Amino acid sequence: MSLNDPVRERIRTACEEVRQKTPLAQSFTNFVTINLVANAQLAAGGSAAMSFLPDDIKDIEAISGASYINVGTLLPSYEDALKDIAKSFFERTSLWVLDPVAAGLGSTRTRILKAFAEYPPTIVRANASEIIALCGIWDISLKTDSNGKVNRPAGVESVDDVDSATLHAIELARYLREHNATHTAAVAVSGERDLVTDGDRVYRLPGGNAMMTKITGAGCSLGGVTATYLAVSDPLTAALAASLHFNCASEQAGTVAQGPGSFQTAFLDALWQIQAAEIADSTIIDMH
Ligand SMILES: Nc1ncnc2c1ncn2[C@@H]1O[C@H](COP(=O)(O)OP(=O)(O)O)[C@@H](O)[C@H]1O
Ligand SMILES: Cc1ncsc1CCOP(=O)(O)O
Ligand SMILES: [Mg+2]
Repeated sequence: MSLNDPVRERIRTACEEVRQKTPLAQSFTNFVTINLVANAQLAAGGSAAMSFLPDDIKDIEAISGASYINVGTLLPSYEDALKDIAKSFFERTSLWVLDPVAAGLGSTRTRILKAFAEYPPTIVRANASEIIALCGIWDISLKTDSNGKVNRPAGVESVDDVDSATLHAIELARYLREHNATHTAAVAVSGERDLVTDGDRVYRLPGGNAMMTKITGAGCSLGGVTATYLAVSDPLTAALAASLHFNCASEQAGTVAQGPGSFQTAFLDALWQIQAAEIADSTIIDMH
């Protein structure tokens, strides 16, 4: 893709605006990685607020540019709370990002994710296995079978590669924009070569560092930072900008880290240091 492409210009503007405006993106997220989510949002230039109470979340929504829901760890009260929150986001035409962590695992998580089909998010950000599982839970059928493989539930790590979730991601993005409150959507599939689609265009982002799989919360924090970007830009730009910001920062972190511990620290530093131009100019493959 040429350096003057308008997509790159929108990514660059989004990166600059996040740093200028420090947008708040609130999170209802898992308690394994909640701290990394907040720190990554701050390091990317945004601001963070975490809550689990529907009333609280509805109040914070009024001052948030976007919201983030992550179903990694569940408590009994979450089933009612999350349905109530998603419904209120729908009624208020709020922008929000879903990370369906471990989709397909456990009946409570499946019921929670199923309920979101009626009030879908603006963006789904997940690894390939979770994207494939969410399509199954929402009964989203593919026009063509991607590879004939039968999908099985994974844990929080992907057991499928990004390529095998391409058709699922496209159909999921179309479902989101048809059924969500704003009728605009994107899907981001993370892995070795991330994929971002709005249901029409498909982009592949080959950068990053495999050490990201050795820190817990790389995907969760990407979801949080995607919400940060969604507060200042359209869903496709937000998904691209957040994924590219992570790829650039993880590449930089990889040059100094000694292992997972120092990698996480270096990654947060790099999220903070990386320039908007570098993020916008990194490799994007336009698959059409
Ligand atoms: N093999 C890899 N090489 C480079 N980057 C990767 C690799 N695997 C994951 N990433 C990056 O790690 C981040 C989290 O992705 P992923 O590990 O797929 O999410 P999750 O933790 O939800 O499974 C993304 O920025 C993604 O690009
Ligand atoms: C380990 C774990 N268990 C429940 S949620 C969670 C964190 C998953 O984080 P990520 O998907 O970002 O690796
Ligand atoms: Mg994850």
